[in-house]
Amino acid sequence: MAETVIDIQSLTKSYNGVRAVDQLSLQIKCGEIFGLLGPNGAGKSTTILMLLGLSEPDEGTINVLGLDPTREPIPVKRRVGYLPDDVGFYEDRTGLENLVLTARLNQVPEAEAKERAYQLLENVGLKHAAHKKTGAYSRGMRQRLGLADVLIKAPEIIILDEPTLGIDPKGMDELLALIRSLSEEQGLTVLLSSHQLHQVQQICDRVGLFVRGRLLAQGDITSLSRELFADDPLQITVDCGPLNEGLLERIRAIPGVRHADPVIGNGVGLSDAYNSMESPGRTRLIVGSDTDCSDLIARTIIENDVSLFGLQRRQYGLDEIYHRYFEGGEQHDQGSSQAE
Ligand SMILES: Nc1ncnc2c1ncn2[C@@H]1O[C@H](COP(=O)(O)OP(=O)(O)OP(=O)(O)O)[C@@H](O)[C@H]1O
Repeated sequence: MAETVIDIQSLTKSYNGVRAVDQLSLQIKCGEIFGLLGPNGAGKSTTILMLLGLSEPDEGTINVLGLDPTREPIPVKRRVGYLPDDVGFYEDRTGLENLVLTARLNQVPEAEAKERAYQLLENVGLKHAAHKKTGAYSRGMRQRLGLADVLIKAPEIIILDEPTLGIDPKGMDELLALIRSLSEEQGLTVLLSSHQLHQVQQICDRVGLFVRGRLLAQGDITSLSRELFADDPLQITVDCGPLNEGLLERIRAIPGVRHADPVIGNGVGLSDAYNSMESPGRTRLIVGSDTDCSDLIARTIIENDVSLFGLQRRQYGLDEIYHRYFEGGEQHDQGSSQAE
């Protein structure tokens, strides 16, 4: 089991009485890519600043590589690379010169600095632009250079704040793939923040959904949807012939089925199903289940000599998570959806 390299317990930070980060607890393991995802203003940057010792928590504890960033910011800075959302370079110097300068500032021996800088420029796909002034770099190129700049001091953890912001979709995919491969090759732990759930989740081992300073849920996408849509992780719509109470009970007894409700027109219920004027003899059944048991449902219906006209599965996933928590996130976090 990989060791925990970032351990956050009950972290809280307020600005002018408003909680930007509210009782955040989170553990990240060595070599993991963790996505801290949330809409604007969720508290991602505030959390990152506290992890780096650049801002002091009101309450709670943080441990980064065995260090307390508030008390030991310099050793943390040495071992943790940070890419802010808008990285600054000396615009009148080349990419190579900027990297060598960062290497020097981080006590990388002079002889090694240039070699490492060249290697990193190659790794991030900027070899061709090594001698070009960074003032002429595109946003995507600056982010790549930023990644090289973060890596030049050979950190154990890299923290990237909105790394894909302002990059076109192709550039974004390339940058994310690069982060993934760098992490795999070098065993790097990566914490990245983003409000672009769809893009970023593709490279994350786990994500945490952060809304209004609170972590609503964390895990991979499958366990997230299970946690956030615990009421019905999977919905199966069945269109079949008339159902009797006995068959309905058999369907309800299938392992994984939580409920099975016939729905016809405006009415809900078995008698409505029988008496439907719109489609006589047809029943629509909505089944909520934990697992995909659609084959068993189909078999049960057919074995009972009832016609099966259609069966549709709908799994709650990324789109539902996105709509519920990112587009209308502010409204949804106030209810009972706390799923930590
Ligand atoms: N220095 C500050 N002074 C006052 N309020 C702040 C400060 N920094 C952040 N906040 C507030 O704290 C909340 C969280 O902000 P934060 O920047 O951490 O969110 P975020 O998730 O990183 O969003 P974004 O992607 O927009 O930066 C917001 O309501 C913000 O206005």
